[in-house]
Amino acid sequence: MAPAAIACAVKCGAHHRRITPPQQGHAALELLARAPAPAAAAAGELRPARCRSQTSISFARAADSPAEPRVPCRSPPSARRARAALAREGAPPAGAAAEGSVLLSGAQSRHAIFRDELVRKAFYAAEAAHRGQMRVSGDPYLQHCVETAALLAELGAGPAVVAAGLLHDTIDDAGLCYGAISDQFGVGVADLVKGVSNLSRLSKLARRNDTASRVDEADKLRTVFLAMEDARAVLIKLADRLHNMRTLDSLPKIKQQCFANETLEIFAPLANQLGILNWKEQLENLCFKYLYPEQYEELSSNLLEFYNRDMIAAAIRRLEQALQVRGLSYHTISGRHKSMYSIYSKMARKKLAMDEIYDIHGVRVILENKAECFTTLEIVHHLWPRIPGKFKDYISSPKPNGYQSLHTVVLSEETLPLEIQIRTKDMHLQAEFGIAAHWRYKQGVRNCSSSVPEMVEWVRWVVTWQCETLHVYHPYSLSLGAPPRAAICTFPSHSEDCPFAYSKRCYHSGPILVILLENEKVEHFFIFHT
Ligand SMILES: Nc1nc2c(ncn2[C@@H]2O[C@H](COP(=O)(O)OP(=O)(O)OP(=O)(O)O)[C@@H](O)[C@H]2O)c(=O)[nH]1
Ligand SMILES: Nc1ncnc2c1ncn2[C@@H]1O[C@H](COP(=O)(O)OP(=O)(O)OP(=O)(O)O)[C@@H](O)[C@H]1O
Repeated sequence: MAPAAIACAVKCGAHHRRITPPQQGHAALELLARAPAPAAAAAGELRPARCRSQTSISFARAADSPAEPRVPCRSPPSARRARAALAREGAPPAGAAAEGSVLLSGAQSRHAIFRDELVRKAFYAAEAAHRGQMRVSGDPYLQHCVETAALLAELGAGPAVVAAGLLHDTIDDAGLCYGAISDQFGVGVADLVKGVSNLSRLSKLARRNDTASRVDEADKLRTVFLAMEDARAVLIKLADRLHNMRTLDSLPKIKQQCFANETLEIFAPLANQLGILNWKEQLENLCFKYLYPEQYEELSSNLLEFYNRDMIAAAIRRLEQALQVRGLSYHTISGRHKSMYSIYSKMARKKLAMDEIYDIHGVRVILENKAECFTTLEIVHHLWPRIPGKFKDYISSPKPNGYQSLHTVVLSEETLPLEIQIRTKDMHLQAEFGIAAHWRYKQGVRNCSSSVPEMVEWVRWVVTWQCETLHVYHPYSLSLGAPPRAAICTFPSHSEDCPFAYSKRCYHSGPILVILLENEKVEHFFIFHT
């Protein structure tokens, strides 16, 4: 049965509002909390233990005393400092540690958003709140907050999300309360910080119950994650986890493996579902390194010879020229190297040796119509010798899930196999967002409510919007300007009477961008075309 938190299915953009009433998140937490917590299986949480002397802070075990309420054993001066910092307006406080300034200027040199007033103010609040706290590695705790925020900035998130990334641990670990954050940063940022805190609690409870090791439970947990909070809180939690995974070396082996297991089962698939493939691959590769160190070493040394960094770029150039000569215009040509973990999983799944994996180097061409796909296939086979038995025509014979594309494997100039996928734009949308969506293909959809894929699709759109659109059109304020060329068109699964329902009449000529008001969460959608 689907957990309570997903009963409130997302039906359509216009009706999204908050997908779950606030109490649903708590219901989900309670559901998990009720299950017994085997102390032996309990793992450490990547949080600083606040009850130690300032110089010897280390990670506390989240489940050391499962029956006890969380003791807010923060030092009163630190909480006061944090509140005082909140009251200031983005200027460095007199006592700001010198290393804090170094961290801020380092972040500013990497991402301009760290110069934003809200973000600087959040930085000083986080600095005051975490002052004196260290990670097991010996690094200042603040560094983790900055790196989490930097990951979000890299993704293109706006000031509110980056600020919330900086503050993401201040409720749990520095004694700031929701009200104080909301007074100084607004309800939007406070909700995000609280949301991350809720997700961390849920993750901790799940770890106590060893949820990640049970496939069905892990599926449900991911669903609850997506249902209970604003998608941006999930995004911040993922950034937090990615940085924690990157800095796992200082933890004992048992904890490394516990975190890697959980990340592989819960967080990497979440990143996949949200369409943040780069983070998904980084998370998986790090898990691979900690869970299967020997296989990781062996594969990485084999790949040193096999991965060819320039080959894909060269193949794309060659194909572009050939298409140009034939007067064929295309939407995009992209390429990718298959990630280490994806290669390892495919080898394990299909019981193959590395040299039997033909898609380590891949190129994808997206065109307008079927005829152009077949012409492109001819061009490809003219450019490179094909590898026999590797051509698949999923256009004439689509896969049962509707997936359509032409696949061929050719031998590149470097005498390495190169997989080329050729499809139309509509086929590509189906392969990315529809029933044949890549995340479903990779994960399979097991036992989950039919509303889940719909919800995931929605969340992906929201994340796309958050990272790409709002920041562009509303760099600092979230006031609603007149969107360029408003039109109505959205998810294929909308109910018929929904005014924002997708309609075949709506021929969009470019990416559809989804706009929603930040402070009101998912109150309104404005869909327009570029
Ligand atoms: N989004 C999506 N992509 C798919 C689907 N099926 C296949 N693909 C893509 O197509 C690639 C190759 O699929 P196939 O040609 O069927 O090959 P295979 O039999 O799985 O294995 P190899 O030929 O060894 O790669 C995969 O690596 C995916 O990138 C699908 O249902 N959805
Ligand atoms: N030939 C290709 N060209 C460009 N992108 C590709 C190609 N093949 C897959 N991709 C994309 O690369 C990303 C990573 O896919 P990954 O290599 O993990 O799996 P896959 O190749 O799609 O599936 P499988 O491992 O089952 O073969 C996905 O976004 C996928 O759509």
